[in-house]
Amino acid sequence: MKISIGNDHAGTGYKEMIKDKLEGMGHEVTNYGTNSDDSVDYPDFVHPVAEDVENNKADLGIIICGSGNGANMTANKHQGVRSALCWNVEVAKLAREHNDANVLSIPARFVAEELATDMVETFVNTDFEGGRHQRRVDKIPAKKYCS
Ligand SMILES: O=C(CO)[C@H](O)[C@H](O)[C@H](O)COP(=O)(O)O
Repeated sequence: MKISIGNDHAGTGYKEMIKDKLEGMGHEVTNYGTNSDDSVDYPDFVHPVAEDVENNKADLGIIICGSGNGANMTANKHQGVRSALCWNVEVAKLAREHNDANVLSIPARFVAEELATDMVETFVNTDFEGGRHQRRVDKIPAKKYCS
């Protein structure tokens, strides 16, 4: 899979670990995140990830910031992006199975490293279930809410 990854200063260490893990699993990773612990603004490092997903240049995206919320909000501004803020493996699994999430947002300051990599592994290895969930996902774009 092609996976784009982005992070701010709160997620630099986690990004390195996750990138190594994904590459070890045979995925092609594009890194848009900062590689430093110096303070930066998360939207600058998340928009490129969401653009890749939006334009089908990446199959999935992984974004990492302190709480996961700022990154998640940024990614979800993009058409066709369904970014899920996840805090355990079950939520990450459901985000794929039920919501067809294509971006995983990780709150680096609130989940341990091992849990973060476990969530990533689950996220990339879980398929969307479709069926009743497809009908609901199709209603997510605001313009279709009343159909
Ligand atoms: O969590 C975040 C946004 O939801 C950001 O990633 C930042 O990590 C956080 O806001 C940064 O806080 P800091 O005090 O500037 O390190």
